[in-house]
Amino acid sequence: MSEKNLQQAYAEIIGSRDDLTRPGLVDTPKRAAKAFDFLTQGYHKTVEEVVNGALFPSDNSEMIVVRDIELYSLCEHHILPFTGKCHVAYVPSGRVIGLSKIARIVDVFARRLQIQENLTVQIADAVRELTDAQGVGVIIEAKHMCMMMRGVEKQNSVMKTSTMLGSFRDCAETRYEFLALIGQK
Ligand SMILES: Nc1nc2c(ncn2[C@@H]2O[C@H](COP(=O)(O)OP(=O)(O)OP(=O)(O)O)[C@@H](O)[C@H]2O)c(=O)[nH]1
Ligand SMILES: [Zn+2]
Repeated sequence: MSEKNLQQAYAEIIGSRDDLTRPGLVDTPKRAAKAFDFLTQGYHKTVEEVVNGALFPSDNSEMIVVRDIELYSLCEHHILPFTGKCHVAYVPSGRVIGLSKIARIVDVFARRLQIQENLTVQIADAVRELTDAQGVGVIIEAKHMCMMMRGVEKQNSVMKTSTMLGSFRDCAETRYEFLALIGQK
């Protein structure tokens, strides 16, 4: 959908509730379209693009963990935000990935319409494919606005999802090490 059509769609939605000609709202369809474009920018990006070849040979075969990566996504059911933290770990086999690129991979998938379970799997699969790691673990903890601002209106529940691949799935010790490193054991 073009930027113009997106603005038109917002104008219809807002116009169904309020006076679109009042000063505070005149530019809102334009702003909202721009914001929506930003929040869904992941559709215009690929993992290959954001990683930009930042894979480096390494003999390290110990667990690498990037914890507490902030996460902002939109739930695909209500188009309301869910926000929280993502923890990503992998055990390399010959190459490591540029540190910032892990957070960029999280954003490629988070900046789309999502459910938390699928987001978790997509991040884990991408890290595995890129690094050919022995194992990958991803945990996401998030609060969903669609459960807080509306619907069941629960303010304190947190959804936790995990995907464990390779050695993280097969070996309890590896999994425990991951949980310990992110302070969850
Ligand atoms: N599993 C999962 N469910 C989600 C996620 N985000 C939102 N939901 C849920 O999607 C469900 C949609 O249920 P519906 O009954 O179709 O929609 P609804 O009438 O708006 O549901 P309520 O939120 O219960 O009012 C709700 O239970 C939401 O809490 C997510 O990331 N994962
Ligand atoms: Zn929702």
